[in-house]
Amino acid sequence: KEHVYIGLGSNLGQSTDLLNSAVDAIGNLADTRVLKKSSLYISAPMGPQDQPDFINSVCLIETALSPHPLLAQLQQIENSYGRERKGKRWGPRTLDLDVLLYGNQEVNTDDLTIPHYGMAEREFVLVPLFEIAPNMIMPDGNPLSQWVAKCSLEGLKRIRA
Ligand SMILES: CC1(C)Nc2nc(N)[nH]c(=O)c2N=C1O
Repeated sequence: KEHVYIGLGSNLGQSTDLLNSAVDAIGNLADTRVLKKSSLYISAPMGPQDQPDFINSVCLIETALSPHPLLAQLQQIENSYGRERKGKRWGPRTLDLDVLLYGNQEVNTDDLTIPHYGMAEREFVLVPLFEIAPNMIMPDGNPLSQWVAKCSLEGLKRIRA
């Protein structure tokens, strides 16, 4: 079994309820259990601003699923929540599930990159991750605390759970 950190995001629908039930769905995957989950955080969209604010969180799971089977299961959970297509082109998402870290493993395939490529620039990932793994040493050898210290942080608000 491996310790895997999953990033969750949503900016469409009842995002807080969505994220909470998505963590439950992840915990119901075969040979998988949720060990920790962060608070929910709200932040303005990074990238295209013409969409609603995002709700984000991070959870730590222990799983026997290897990376690609886990990815397939997470995509099934995304589809089960995100099926209502608003007919718009690539717009806001009901649910994004990203594999951030999978033990100390690296994966570089066209459909899966671990550690998640954008982690270092995403305070909406780093802050919830720091909440549940304050002593983490990042893949580049730096302590996570150093990364979080660099984040602006004014853009991120913790939601009273
Ligand atoms: C569009 C893009 C890059 N921006 C985001 N911005 C925020 N704040 N949170 C996200 O989860 C998120 N996800 C994305 O995919």
